[in-house]
Order: sequence, then C-alpha cells, then structure tokens
Amino acid sequence: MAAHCDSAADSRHLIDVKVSPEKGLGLFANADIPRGTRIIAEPALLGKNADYTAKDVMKEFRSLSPTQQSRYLELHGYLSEDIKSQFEQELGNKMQKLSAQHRKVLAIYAANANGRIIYLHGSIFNHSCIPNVHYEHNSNLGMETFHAIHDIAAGEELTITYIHGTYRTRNQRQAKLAKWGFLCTCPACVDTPAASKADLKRAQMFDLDKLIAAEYLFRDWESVRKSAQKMAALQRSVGLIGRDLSKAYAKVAWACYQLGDRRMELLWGTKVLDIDLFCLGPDNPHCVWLAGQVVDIVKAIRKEEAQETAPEPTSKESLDAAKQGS
Ligand SMILES: C[S@@+](CC[C@H](N)C(=O)[O-])C[C@H]1O[C@@H](n2cnc3c(N)ncnc32)[C@H](O)[C@@H]1O
Repeated sequence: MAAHCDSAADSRHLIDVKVSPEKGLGLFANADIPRGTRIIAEPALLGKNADYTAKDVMKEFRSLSPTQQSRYLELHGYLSEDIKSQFEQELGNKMQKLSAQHRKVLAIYAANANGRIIYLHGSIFNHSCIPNVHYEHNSNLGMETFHAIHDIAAGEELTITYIHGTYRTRNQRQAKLAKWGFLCTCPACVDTPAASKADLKRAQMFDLDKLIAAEYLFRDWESVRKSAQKMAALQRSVGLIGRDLSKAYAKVAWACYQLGDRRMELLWGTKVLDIDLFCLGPDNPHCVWLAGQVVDIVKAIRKEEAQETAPEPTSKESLDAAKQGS
C-alpha cells in the first residue's frame, strides 16, 4: 500500500506501508533513499499543545473530517496499565464507563502520540534503538519532518526511536518501551555478543554524559573537548550517527571556542552543520542559525589571519634611519 500523498514537499512516494514481522504495520523503502532525504513532512493531526490531556482527545477527534477520522481509526492502539490510570485521572472517569469508540480513540492516541501529538504517517514508523530516520518539528513549516539519517536500501524498514534513551542499556530501554507493549528486537537489543558489547558502550556513554555535564559546570573546557570527542567516537561505533552525534560534536566545537581555538571550532562546527542539514533540512530554523554561526567563525578566522599577516607598523625613527642609510 502506498503512503497517502497530501504534501508535495517530501518524498513519500519512496515508501510503502507494509506488514512488518511481529510489529504490525511499518514503513518500508521501495527504492534506495539517500541520506538526508526528507521522507515525510506533515502537520499534526491531533494534539497541539503541551497541556493537552485525555479530555481533549475525543473532542478533537470529533472535529476531524470523516476521512481523517477513518484514517485515524486505522492506526494501531495500545493502552498500558500506567497510561490507563493516567487517562482515568485526567478524565475523572473509569475507562470501562466510556463508549467502545472513545476507548479505541484513546488507545490509538496512547500508542501513537509522539509527545502529545499524533501524525498520520509519522505514527506508522516502528521503533529501533539504532534508527535510520530522524524526526523533529520544523517551526518554519509548521510541520514534523522525517529525514533519512543515512542511506537506506530499497526494501529496508524505516524506523525512528520512541525514547530519549540513547545512552541506556538494553534493560533500561526495554523498561522505557513497555508503555508501547512490545519487546524490542532491533539489532541493539538482540542477544548477540556484538549487541552486548555495544550495550557496554552505551553504559559508558551514560557515565560520560554525566561527566560532561559536570565539566561544563566547572567550565573545564579542555576536559569537555576530550570527553565530548570520546562520546562522539562511542556513538559512531554503535551506529548512532544522527543528532545525538551532532550534539556531541557541538560540545567539542563549544569547548574549542572557549579555548580560543577558532580553527578547531570551525572544523567541529562544520561537522555539526553537516549532520543537522541531513537530519533537519536547510529550511529548519536551527540549520539557518547554524549556517550563520559557521560563516561568523570563518569571518573571525579571516580577521585573525589578516592581523597575523599585516606588516609590522613602522615607527618614524626606523623610517628616518632607513632613509639615511639609502
Ligand atoms: C506508533 S505504532 C507503530 C505502527 C504500528 N506497528 C501499526 O501497526 O500501526 C506503535 C506500535 O507498533 C509496534 N511496534 C513498534 N516498534 C516495534 C518494535 N521494534 N518491535 C515490535 N513492535 C513494535 C508496537 O505494537 C507499538 O505499540
């Protein structure tokens, strides 16, 4: 089944909705998708602000068009016990007292809300702890964008991460994923020596993350530079090459700036821009700002170079002495 097409600004013709073994539906590449491709850009379907509660879900669902409602009802539903009690508290009512449709709408909301928001296509991505797609809001477009983090081969499943748990070990990640009611079997979670080794590295990243925060606090920039570089190397070695990696690079760049090393700041800043352009697109306000920062660093380096190569100011006495000698 081809993904519905209602936006010209993306490449959803490159993906199909298909059954993914043990995961229900999923999104699959029907052609090679190069790194940085904007696969989907779409506005929120439902749930627009942070203080949105279960009370608002049914109200907003009723305000959708009949087509939107039936597409919403095609999404997967799952309600964990924790979310069920949270919803009951927000509603001031027991779930069993609600209509079957109301319960279904809430279960779909629980299984698909990214933050507090539902996206029609974005909701079909399955989870992986080594995702190949990055998603983020683009306030210039008023849409959520989904970009290929690296080249994706035809036939591969497209995945995002549901959790901010990059630095967590397998058990910690599984605990966070429990609210979606599945046991992750992605390459980082399978029981293999390689996955266990990668898990140890994630535990190291967790400690390193805390260490970097402390080094920031003490403005120990030389240590930040070393630790953030180590963090970046660990991330790359476990296949995390999206925005987690660019955030580590940004910390190295910032440490270089603090240490007055403009050239290294430019080197690391350019690495940040490279990844963020691929993950967010050049129209994302963050990339526009970042590109401006890189230009400013280049200007600062040129200024420093001009000062270094300018001839020494000649004093009047040495000019006079030169004249007498000639
Ligand atoms: C946001 S939906 C994703 C689309 C869903 N697979 C469908 O059929 O509509 C989330 C649900 O997908 C399934 N899922 C997502 N990632 C998975 C994974 N890595 N392994 C197993 N199931 C997964 C779980 O049932 C989860 O509650």
